[in-house]
Amino acid sequence: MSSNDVAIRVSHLSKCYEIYAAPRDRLKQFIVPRLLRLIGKPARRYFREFWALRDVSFEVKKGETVGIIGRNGSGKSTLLQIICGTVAPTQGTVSTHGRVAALLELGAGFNTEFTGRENVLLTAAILGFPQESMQARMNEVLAFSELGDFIDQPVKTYSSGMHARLAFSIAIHVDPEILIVDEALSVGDARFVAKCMRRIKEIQERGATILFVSHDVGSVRTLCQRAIWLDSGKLVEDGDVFPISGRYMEMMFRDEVAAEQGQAKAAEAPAGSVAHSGDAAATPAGAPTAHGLDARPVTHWGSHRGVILAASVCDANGMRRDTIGWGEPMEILIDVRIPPDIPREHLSLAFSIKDLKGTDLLVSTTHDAGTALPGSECFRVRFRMDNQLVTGKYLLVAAVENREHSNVAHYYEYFEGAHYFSSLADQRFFGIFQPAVQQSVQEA
Ligand SMILES: Nc1ncnc2c1ncn2[C@@H]1O[C@H](COP(=O)(O)OP(=O)(O)OP(=O)(O)O)[C@@H](O)[C@H]1O
Repeated sequence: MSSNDVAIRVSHLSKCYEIYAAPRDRLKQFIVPRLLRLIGKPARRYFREFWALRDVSFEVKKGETVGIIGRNGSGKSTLLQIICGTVAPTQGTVSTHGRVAALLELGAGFNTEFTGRENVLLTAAILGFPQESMQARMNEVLAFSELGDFIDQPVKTYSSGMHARLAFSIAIHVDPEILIVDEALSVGDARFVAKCMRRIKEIQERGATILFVSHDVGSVRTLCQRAIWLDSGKLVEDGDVFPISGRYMEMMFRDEVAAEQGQAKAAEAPAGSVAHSGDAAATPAGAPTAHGLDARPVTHWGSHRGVILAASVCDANGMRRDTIGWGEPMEILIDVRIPPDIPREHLSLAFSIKDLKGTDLLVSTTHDAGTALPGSECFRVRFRMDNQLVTGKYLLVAAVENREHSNVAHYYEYFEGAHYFSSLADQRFFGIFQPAVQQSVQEA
């Protein structure tokens, strides 16, 4: 990559925090080593080192959108803070090329005694954005932030959501060349988050470089082409967003299962209550069976891998089809074998169809539709619909879930990529999903 193409260069970055067991150790650390040095004795330490980042290196090209993923405490915020210059690295260097607007930094930089309006101008000045241009955009900033009369109140009276709305509104109105967005966005309500995501896409289309940190893998997949996965301060993987976020989800799931097993042990649950969960990582990816289960899943996990025997996209006659025409009737067939240790009460079978970026285009579950499942060990569920997918490549996700807690599913098995298939339309559609639309005209 030529250095003209690089927006962010992170080179062998490490950050060590000093952890003190008690506040007085901090004072001791300040005084005692100096005294010991004076009398020629070797210094001793009163803190423990904690490396929040270790030897992290990557480059981000101008115009690229990169998602930073990793579990809590993996070093994402520390990395962003160092890139923004609000935290100094212990080792390594960071260089950025272009005006950086960061949500985390902007929000933190507010003077809480000043009003929202004053902070808009103050922040623009800090970022080197001309005051006259900011004045000219003030109404747009105010409208986007939806703060109303609060804009003339001191920022210390704002809720965290209002704080984030103002910060975001400034960030997108200073023509950032590099936009850094972190979880601060998640404090807004769903409608505001959707509005922000739309604006981030516009900034992306204008050619800005974006670093995006989120716990929500779905939005990372929707927005980013590339993902950087951090774990315990180290860079685990850097590359194509889809497979990396898939492996990340798999790892998170394994942790969840391990935690559940730990809890189960602690509660002395009867042996076998999570019979297959230990196999989650070890079981080989699904080999082809009856009407098919692709051997190359994007992700494949769950506490009872192997309960899905087959899952595929079929035509109206139940024949597996790798290509299906737009408007044609189609069926999703899922065959399962449910072992006796899976309770039937909240059992649900589900499928989703995703595009290759991983966005769910349609999802259906037997639980949500109220479809009763049989008590037998092996059965097949058939989902029927007309194909409304525009021309393109898609993948089928099949899942067997426990929906005891109706909003959160526990997955016995989640098979993302059970069948890769194409949809073919004989006309051009401009949307990403096209139902047959009835049109009518009425003369006034
Ligand atoms: N000022 C600090 N002093 C000591 N330790 C710190 C400090 N800031 C962060 N850490 C530690 O560094 C590690 C990385 O923190 P960081 O906030 O970067 O993680 P993160 O991936 O952003 O986490 P989350 O997803 O929970 O926001 C954590 O273990 C955290 O406790």
